Amino acid sequence: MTRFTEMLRDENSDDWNASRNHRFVDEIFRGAVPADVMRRYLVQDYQFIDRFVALIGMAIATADTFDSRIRFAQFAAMITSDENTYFERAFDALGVPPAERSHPVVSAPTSGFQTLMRDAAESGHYASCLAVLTVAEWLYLDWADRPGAVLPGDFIHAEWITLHNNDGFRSFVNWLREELDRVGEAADDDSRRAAAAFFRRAVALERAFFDHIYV
Ligand SMILES: Cc1ncc(C[n+]2csc(CCO)c2C)c(N)n1
Repeated sequence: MTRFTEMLRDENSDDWNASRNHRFVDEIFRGAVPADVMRRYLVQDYQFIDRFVALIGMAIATADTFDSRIRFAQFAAMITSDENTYFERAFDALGVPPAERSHPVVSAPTSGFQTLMRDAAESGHYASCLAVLTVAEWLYLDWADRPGAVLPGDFIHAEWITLHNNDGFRSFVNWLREELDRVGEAADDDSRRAAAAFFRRAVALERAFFDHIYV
């Protein structure tokens, strides 16, 4: 049987492939994202983390097993420590002032993501929370995982890649997919449809987010 997550990705292959093969991905592996583009990207991306952690909180609350709650709790601990310091060091290197780190003007795709994460959390459905989390993680592993690729010298580029292709991240994404497969296969049609709609919105927004940093 085709995996639920495989089916969801296939249903969204246009937006998925446009993201994984995006100009940004090509440029980051070459260490060639223009500084103003990288700066816009990181300033907007940093505005995700708050809602993202809240969404993980709802996944912890609605998960059906203790093992799943532990996985998400450990992941939340990781992103509120290691990942946060990358942003701070990158903002220091790019000269981003405090106000732009904490209260930038939020772009339409960023605000779309914030709404999406809020909607998924407020649905109170584990499968829908999982669908949004899975896109945010799996799509990033998918573009960042290029075995044998030489890393760029600049840490802003290199660490944004290694944050998303290290072994811990890879095994978390694999678990997340298995979890969404498991929950999706057990769910009724309405829950599957709801999760699929969240998956679709998330992939479309990932593409729009990459597109909008090039102005
Ligand atoms: C637009 C956009 N989409 C997905 C991610 C990936 N992502 C978001 S939070 C998180 C967990 C910790 O890394 C990951 C992988 C991103 N950064 N920006």
